[in-house]
Amino acid sequence: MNKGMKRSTPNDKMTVIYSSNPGPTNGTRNLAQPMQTRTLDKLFDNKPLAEKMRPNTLEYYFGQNKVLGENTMLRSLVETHDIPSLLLWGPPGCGKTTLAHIIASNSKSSSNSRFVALSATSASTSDVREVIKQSQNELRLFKRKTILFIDEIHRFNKTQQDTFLPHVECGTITLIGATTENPSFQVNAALLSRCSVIVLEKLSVEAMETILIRAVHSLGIRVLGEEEDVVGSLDSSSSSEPQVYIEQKAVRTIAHLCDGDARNGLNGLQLAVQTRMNAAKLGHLKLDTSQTILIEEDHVKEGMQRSHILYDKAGEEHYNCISALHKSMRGSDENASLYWLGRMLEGGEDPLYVARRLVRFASEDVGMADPMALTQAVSAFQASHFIGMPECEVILAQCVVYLARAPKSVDIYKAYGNVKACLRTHKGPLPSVPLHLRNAPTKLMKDLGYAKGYKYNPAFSEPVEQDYLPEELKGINFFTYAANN
Ligand SMILES: Nc1ncnc2c1ncn2[C@@H]1O[C@H](COP(=O)(O)OP(=O)(O)OP(=O)(O)O)[C@@H](O)[C@H]1O
Repeated sequence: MNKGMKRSTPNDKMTVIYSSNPGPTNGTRNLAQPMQTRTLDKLFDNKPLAEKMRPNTLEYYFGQNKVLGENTMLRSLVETHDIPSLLLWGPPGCGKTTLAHIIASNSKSSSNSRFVALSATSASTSDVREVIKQSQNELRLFKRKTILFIDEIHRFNKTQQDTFLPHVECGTITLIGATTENPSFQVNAALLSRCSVIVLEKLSVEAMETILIRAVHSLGIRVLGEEEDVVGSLDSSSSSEPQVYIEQKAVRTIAHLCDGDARNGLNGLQLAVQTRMNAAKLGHLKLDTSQTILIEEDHVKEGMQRSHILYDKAGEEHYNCISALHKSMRGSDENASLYWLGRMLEGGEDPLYVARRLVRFASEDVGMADPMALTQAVSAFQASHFIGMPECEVILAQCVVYLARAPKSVDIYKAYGNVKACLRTHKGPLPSVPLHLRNAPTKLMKDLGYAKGYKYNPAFSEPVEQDYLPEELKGINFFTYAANN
């Protein structure tokens, strides 16, 4: 939205862009001269670098080649300005909002359409109704279509999502929804069937490097290692202002650490630059005669520590990781099991959630092949409960490896499933408990035949012949039941 003029509505939840100029962004300025400190400060302008760098055209939208590469359906639709309603599904910072803005800019420059953006985190149903009313008026009076962008659409409840339905269907609005959550669970089926789902991925390290280098250049910072530059032979221009350089290695490190999230990567870059600039301003950096501020790998690492482990505890990643852990243990792959455990714990997962799943696994997948597994898992749960994170991480790791190495048996899991199926599919009233198996604590019960004929096993030295199932289930074997039915 670099060049679009943004005007906020009174409640400030809705953003309408009235004009846009999709020309090249400031990323293409002359790279020859490093930016001087004062100018650099001004350039940031208290704005997140990620916002400043948001591209307006596909030319500067990097990565996502699977959906936007040459000859892809989406690319030709964007280029021909023939946009259907879309759901953009992808992890944070992969470019959903940016793509929606590019589509809008493209459509506006060619066809008579307007773009309205709402965020489902703050907009109410009445905001949505208001937008729809305006869209109807625009279409009726000016023959102008509305592209409605809803960020985090999964946060709208079913009723709110239903509000769009008829208007998407009749073409009053073209809906572009963005979501980090699997739309099959979070977006209602009727709306889903009216939208094309575009799956965006985490940005590759290469795409991230390109995005970061473009940002570095736009700030007038030079990349050491990229050109002929070496610190000793840096431009010793007459200016007394320090000049800023960044090691190419440092840029690559950000690209690796940001986990495919461009916002995270650009924030990391901004933090490193600002920290070094401030240190120079406050005199904490000793500048040599060439007046050079150099940003090295260690400086960017500091700002990005661990923040790259992205893990949405409430979202799909939580289920994906626990499923991967379960399957790795089932497949007896102890390394994969440890890896998925690490992904969850380092991402901030509740250790007791993991521990509960290990208890379940010990019974479901190990079962009678090693009944000690259940004891191990329950102990791991209790120990984690006593001592919490981070100490309990090793306890959980021990249990995960025990379970991965243990022999496996699903006999009990299946047999119990068969019992439930037997009860569920039973026709007619469930059979009574046989009289001889019932207790007879009163005379009346004894008179009615309760406990009559029951053989108390310890009183017999030889195996006892006795039925324990109702007559009609006599001989049933739940361990082979499914095969017989
Ligand atoms: N593919 C891309 N090419 C160039 N820049 C990108 C790309 N994707 C993201 N960016 C940069 O990252 C910033 C954040 O991206 P954007 O807001 O589009 O992410 P998002 O997927 O909508 O994230 P969220 O789900 O967190 O809202 C943008 O302002 C832009 O500077």
